[in-house]
Amino acid sequence: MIIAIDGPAASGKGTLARRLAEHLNVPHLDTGLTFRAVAHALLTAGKPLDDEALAEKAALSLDLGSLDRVILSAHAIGEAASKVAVMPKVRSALLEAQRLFANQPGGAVLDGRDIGTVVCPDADVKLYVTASAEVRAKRRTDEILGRGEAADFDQILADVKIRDDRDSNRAVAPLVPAQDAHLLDTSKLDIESAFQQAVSIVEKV
Ligand SMILES: Nc1ncnc2c1ncn2[C@@H]1O[C@H](COP(=O)(O)OP(=O)(O)O)[C@@H](O)[C@H]1O
Ligand SMILES: Nc1ccn([C@@H]2O[C@H](COP(=O)(O)OP(=O)(O)O)[C@@H](O)[C@H]2O)c(=O)n1
Repeated sequence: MIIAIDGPAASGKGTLARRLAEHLNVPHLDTGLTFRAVAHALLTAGKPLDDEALAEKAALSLDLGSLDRVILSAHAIGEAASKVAVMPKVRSALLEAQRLFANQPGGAVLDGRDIGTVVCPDADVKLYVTASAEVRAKRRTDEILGRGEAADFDQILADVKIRDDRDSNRAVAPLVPAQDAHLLDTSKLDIESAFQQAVSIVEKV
């Protein structure tokens, strides 16, 4: 079974994807990490983020098995990732690896922005996870503070809105719910309630 989970920044899609994958005993790929890894490779090499040929090279040499969530989850890398994610050559370089992961025997759970629309248009279940920008910014702020790092709610809210806008308005694979996606607004749901709702959707398939 392939489960596709999409949604904007800090909506809770990764948390839900991890829990569902564990519940179903199938592998999980956080595709956001693949874009983050491309941006991180460029930043650490001191390269610009707007050179599509360089970014494509970084995407082609990515190893899905060595994505370091701790390093890649830095707030600034999310911003940088959304800049390389507008580039068609970066997206097509990553698409092949993402599809291979999705189509492994036994199925998989993938989360991102374009899983239900582009990566796995034939997924068995599609979820579009969302929450208000304020709720998402609060969650991201708390997450960063919880790591012992500094975080300013107003700045994070502004960043989240800029990223939503960039992700939703790009020409290739924009953030948009698939027509057959189940919408899950987690603004008023805690992690457990969101998980239970997702499980009940999956169990109906
Ligand atoms: N339903 C929820 N209620 C409260 N906090 C949540 C909920 N879902 C996720 N979180 C928390 O919000 C933060 C962002 O969640 P995450 O799953 O990383 O979002 P995304 O993958 O969409 O960016 C994490 O700290 C996570 O623990
Ligand atoms: N399938 C995907 C996943 C992420 N991305 C891009 O990568 C960025 C980082 O994604 P992420 O899922 O790690 O970000 P968060 O939602 O965790 O903050 C997004 O803002 C998108 O620009 C994408 O374009 N397509």
